[in-house]
Amino acid sequence: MEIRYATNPADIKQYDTERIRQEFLVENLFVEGELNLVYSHYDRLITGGAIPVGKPLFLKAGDLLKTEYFLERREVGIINISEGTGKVTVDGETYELNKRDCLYIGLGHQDVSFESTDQKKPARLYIVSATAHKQYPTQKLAIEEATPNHLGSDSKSNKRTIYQYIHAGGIKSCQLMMGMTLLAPNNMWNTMPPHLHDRRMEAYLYFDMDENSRVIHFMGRPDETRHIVMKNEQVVLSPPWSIHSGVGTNNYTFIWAMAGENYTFTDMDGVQMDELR
Ligand SMILES: O=C[C@H](O)[C@@H](O)CC(=O)C(=O)O
Ligand SMILES: [Zn+2]
Repeated sequence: MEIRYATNPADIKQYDTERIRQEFLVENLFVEGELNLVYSHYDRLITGGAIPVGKPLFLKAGDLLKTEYFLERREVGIINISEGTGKVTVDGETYELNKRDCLYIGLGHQDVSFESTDQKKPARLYIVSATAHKQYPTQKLAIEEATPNHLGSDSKSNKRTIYQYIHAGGIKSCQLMMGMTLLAPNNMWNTMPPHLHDRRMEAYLYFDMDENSRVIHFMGRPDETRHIVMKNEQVVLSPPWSIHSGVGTNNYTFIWAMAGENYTFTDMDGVQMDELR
């Protein structure tokens, strides 16, 4: 499991492109036949990708957590981003995930494994885990069952639908919040004007992009912004002090996930356009 440490916002002023990418961009989570995890010191959020082919992949604590099993002191949310169906088995019970379906698994489950239904069209499972203090029920939510929230407009090129899966009004968890934002055709911007929530960190996974599409993701303090050029199926870690907004060269979808203080999705401090530098 790779480790990412946290950054003091005063230090990012000195970072060049390469350093920014090393600290905040996760490039290679999704590899066929592998389960890859990255451990961030921002609220100890773990992001991961699994593409099971031929044999099942197992969610393990590894050397880093120093616990008997992965969910001993954690909870996890999983969303399938592939057209190929995935199967997640939790202590003997199997859940099928079609594209955009979400599964939450609560603290205390010992055996979690991932499989693909069709080995020629494998599932691509995005995994986000936060620390947890009590068990909430394991629950699947298909995209059709998630709460859609329509935002933006064509004139601002940001017409999009936010689907909330894991949050106070949906699947309950200790601290993990997770959902997906789909942009309407020909709309390219997300989260502009941007916002901050110093109480929580956030991670974005951009996907549904072709090989030559890019998202230019904006981060940093509002008066000291930086950008990261991102490809399909890459994750960006957003520190609590950072804006998190993006514009695509083509259409894209993204999954957002948050952890930290409070459990209030609407707790966001809007940034005025005049504040941006
Ligand atoms: O704190 C909340 C997150 O940044 C996202 O929910 C924002 C988002 O999906 C969007 O504006 O499209
Ligand atoms: Zn946010």
